Amino acid sequence: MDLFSSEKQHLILPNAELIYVPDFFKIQEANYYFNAINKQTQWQHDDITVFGKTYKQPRLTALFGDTNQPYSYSNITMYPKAFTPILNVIKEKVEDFSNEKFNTLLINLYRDGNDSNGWHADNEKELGINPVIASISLGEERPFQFKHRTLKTEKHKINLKHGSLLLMKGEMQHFWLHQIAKTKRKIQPRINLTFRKLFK
Ligand SMILES: O=C(O)CCC(=O)C(=O)O
Ligand SMILES: [Fe+2]
Repeated sequence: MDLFSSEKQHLILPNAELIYVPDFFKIQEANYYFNAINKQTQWQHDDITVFGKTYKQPRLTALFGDTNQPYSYSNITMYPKAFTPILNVIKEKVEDFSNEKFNTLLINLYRDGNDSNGWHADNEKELGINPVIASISLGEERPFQFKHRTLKTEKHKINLKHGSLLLMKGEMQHFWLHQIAKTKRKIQPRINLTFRKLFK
């Protein structure tokens, strides 16, 4: 099911609150950010270990932060680089809109339909109790699927368009899982920026 039209949407679900802004950036600005970030970023391709087996993560990543505090998830520890001027501009726009402050940015590069991000929640301890996570999408539109852990009818999808902003709020990271699934379609790369606040 597609939950949203082209207007800004505020969605209150059981144990979650989402705000989706399809046209957060105009196309020209979004194109500029996509190209600049794609070129300027030193992408990492980390190994992940699942049930004792080690694989390459199915996407490239990069971490930026205000401090050198490392961020760990799925048996990966990442060490942040300093925010670049462009990333700072985007961070400030996201902070102004959301009325939140972020100190960490995880960037994902989905090179094609083979790249993905499996079912998970962003529930690391350092994110605090009910983290607000701000997610910017650039490039190819990909479906963001999310499902409640126990309410089996609560399963939704938003097609995250080029230049959009999605805010995940409330208890979402406790009660829901989200993913970007693989697709057999021939598609272009997508860059996703997730701004987070890490507590020391
Ligand atoms: O690519 C996306 O839209 C989601 C990324 C994500 O869930 C994450 O990095 O934790
Ligand atoms: Fe996530």
